[in-house]
Amino acid sequence: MTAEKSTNVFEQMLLRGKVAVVTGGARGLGYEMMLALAEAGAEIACIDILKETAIESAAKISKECQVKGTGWQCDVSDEDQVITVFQDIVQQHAHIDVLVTAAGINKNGTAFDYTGKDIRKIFDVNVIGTFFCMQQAAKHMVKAGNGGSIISVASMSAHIYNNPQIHSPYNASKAAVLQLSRCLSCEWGPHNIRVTTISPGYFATEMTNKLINEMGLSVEDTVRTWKSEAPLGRVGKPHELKGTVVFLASDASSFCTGTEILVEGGATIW
Ligand SMILES: NC(=O)c1ccc[n+]([C@@H]2O[C@H](COP(=O)([O-])OP(=O)(O)OC[C@H]3O[C@@H](n4cnc5c(N)ncnc54)[C@H](O)[C@@H]3O)[C@@H](O)[C@H]2O)c1
Ligand SMILES: OC[C@@H](O)C(O)[C@H](O)CO
Repeated sequence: MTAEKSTNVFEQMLLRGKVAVVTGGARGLGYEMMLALAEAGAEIACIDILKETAIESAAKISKECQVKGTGWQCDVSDEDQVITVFQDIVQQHAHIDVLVTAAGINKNGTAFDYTGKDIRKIFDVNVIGTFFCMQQAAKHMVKAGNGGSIISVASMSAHIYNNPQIHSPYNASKAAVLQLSRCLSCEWGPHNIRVTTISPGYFATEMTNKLINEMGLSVEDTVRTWKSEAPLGRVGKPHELKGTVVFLASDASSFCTGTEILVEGGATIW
């Protein structure tokens, strides 16, 4: 996973011969990023708590892109399940070269509404679940001795206070994901494992739809607010993450580590 000599840039972005694991790949942003990695030639392994959807999504992409694809049920916040699923993936695919940690949850609510159970669940999945997956992927990468690329999915919420929705614990969890990734880039740099972060802005997915419903707001009003806050004047389409994830997964970014790329239409600029 190091560009030893200068090659054609499109060659650098090819992932043929690589195996990419995507958590939360069953749907939403994780699905689109997994599709991009497969389009670039990688075998894919989809980890998700939704068993049937994980298997179906991996099978669909596998067929579409003519690459090996497998789907695995796993709750990323359960350490034993994570250890087992990474062992099973290595057994099926032989090695792991790329990990994208898109599994995440959110819950709308003011600080007075949030219970201990709510905040623990957010941190269990978003922070500790991300850590368990990074830890297992890195262990397998070190064992194989070929380096690798680990890409966490944080959020622009790691940097801002959202409007109109309120979910401070989620924002704190995403700031933790970002800092965790920066720290692990230092710890694992000597193994040639690069750790980077994609921080999306607003994208229409199940997660954002659920939040809008929880708030009792109309989709139109919420989206109007979001659009007005981004210089590009719109929300993102999930496929707009494809180029970024392939760049970070591939040799095209071989000198990037600890890097965060915001894909948010400029919404954090003000
Ligand atoms: N949609 C956005 O606007 C947006 C913006 C910034 C960041 N993000 C982040 O991007 C990631 C994907 O979000 P999305 O919008 O596609 O949401 P989504 O709810 O559509 O997808 C999340 C996926 O994670 C899976 N998942 C949830 N808990 C899990 C667990 N414990 N173990 C394994 N899998 C689990 C879900 O089943 C689902 O497939 C999340 O980390 C989210 O925080 C989303
Ligand atoms: O900041 C964007 C996202 O992290 C999140 O999905 C959004 O805040 C939804 O409320």
